[in-house]
Amino acid sequence: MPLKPIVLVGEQKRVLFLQVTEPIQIKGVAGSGKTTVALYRAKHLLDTQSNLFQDSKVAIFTYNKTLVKYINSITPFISGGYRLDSEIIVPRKPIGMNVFVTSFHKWAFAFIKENGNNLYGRTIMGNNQISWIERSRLKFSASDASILKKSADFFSEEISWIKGKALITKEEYFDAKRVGRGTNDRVTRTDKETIWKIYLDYNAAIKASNFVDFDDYALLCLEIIDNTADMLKPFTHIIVDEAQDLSKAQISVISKIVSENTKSISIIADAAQRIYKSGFTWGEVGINVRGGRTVEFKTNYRNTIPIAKAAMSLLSNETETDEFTEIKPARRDGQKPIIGRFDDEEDQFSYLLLELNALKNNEQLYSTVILHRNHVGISKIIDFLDENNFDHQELQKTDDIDFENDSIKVCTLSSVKGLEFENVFLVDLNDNVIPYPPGFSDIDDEYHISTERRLLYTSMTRARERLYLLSFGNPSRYLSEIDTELVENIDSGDLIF
Ligand SMILES: Nc1ncnc2c1ncn2[C@@H]1O[C@H](COP(=O)(O)OP(=O)(O)OP(=O)(O)O)[C@@H](O)[C@H]1O
Repeated sequence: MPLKPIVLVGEQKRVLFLQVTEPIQIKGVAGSGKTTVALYRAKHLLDTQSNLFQDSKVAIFTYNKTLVKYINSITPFISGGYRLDSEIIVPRKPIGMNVFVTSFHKWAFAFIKENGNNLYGRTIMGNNQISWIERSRLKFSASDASILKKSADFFSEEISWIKGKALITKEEYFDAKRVGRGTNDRVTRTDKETIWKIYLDYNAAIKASNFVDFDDYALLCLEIIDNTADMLKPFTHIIVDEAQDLSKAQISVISKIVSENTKSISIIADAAQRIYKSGFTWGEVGINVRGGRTVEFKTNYRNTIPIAKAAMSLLSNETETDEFTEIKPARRDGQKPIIGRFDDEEDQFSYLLLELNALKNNEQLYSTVILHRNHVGISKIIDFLDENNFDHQELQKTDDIDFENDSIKVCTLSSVKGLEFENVFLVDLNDNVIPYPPGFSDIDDEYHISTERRLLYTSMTRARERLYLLSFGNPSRYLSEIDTELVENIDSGDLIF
């Protein structure tokens, strides 16, 4: 069970006692205790940095709301404060702590509202946003620019990147380099001319209809902050979890809402788990976490050794690994991850049913999640669980979640980051599902293939005990990238009824 006080070791404990008057960074592999240590640091800051007159205001920011729910569920278990000279957790205050946990977007929405602009019902997203972008793309389709043949998803990603970088002028866009895009960044200057026109047109169109998109939130916050003289900083200390997936604009906002006296920002990041194509450097956002200000966690406490090894074997196919941390598995042995390659969907679900029933009969069903790459797949899984009378909860839609009961959790790969479960099933790992087809800007878009690989790696590392990678028809290319010796392979021929 993860919901327990643990004994922080070595570097983990050192983090609590790092300076509180400058930014720090915790880098670390999946399952190395980054989130856990963040909570202990929050607790420590509250205990040591508050005074008789005022409690420190500590906030934890993260990218998605499922992680907010998870953090809230484990926070009461961080029941004590650490002392420098002892391994024992000494409670100083009653269980639980007064930390504000939020996703960036939720906080930004409230902040923008407080400043007179209510965005309720005015945020375009998903397919609706894609349609707006498509309309702008079509306006330029008479031109013979070859870039216009690319999908609206491509332009959507580029627009998100422009906004995420807070680029204001065309010149800034022309000069900006895409970190991590590798050798495959084939967007030329002429292409950028066209993209910029579409960007301006899309922006003007949504603005004229009084809409914004999610990337506008950070830009609106920056506008408010930059135009408010002597703004009262709402937080004394900020901890940013999963920082690798926030944009430059979002991090800039966060750095401007922390007390000038403390400048206390604790950044938690793992480049190997970056799943959004946002990419920025700390230098760009004016945060210095070099030298002693960065602590690296190498030990993976979450996964069994076979799961950790299989996940690492997938990750070893990455080419740009400079920022990755070397991984040391700390946990015991366990069963090998299972890769299922079935003839058809029916066989895949028959196998899933067999395994879920086996877990139930062995009283091992608590803490089980079934993951899918896309939202349509989520509905299919929910139907399957309904038909077979399994209690279930959709993580993105449910507020009050018990992460450790028998009710099966269902979630997308992107929203499961930061969480952990005993049993993790990934279904439909087919090549027309992952890598996500609309995300390709070229047939051999290395950057997209790499981002989706990291997404799969992140999802695999959610499993504490058992991991199932299931596919049918044409299996995803990633399944064959995992060393076959490290997994148990099964197919339709192994199904016994
Ligand atoms: N020192 C420790 N001893 C025992 N267990 C630990 C220790 N540190 C962390 N853990 C456990 O390891 C698991 C992973 O911790 P946590 O979720 O904080 O990792 P993380 O680095 O944030 O992971 P990720 O980046 O993959 O989301 C948790 O179950 C936590 O309780």
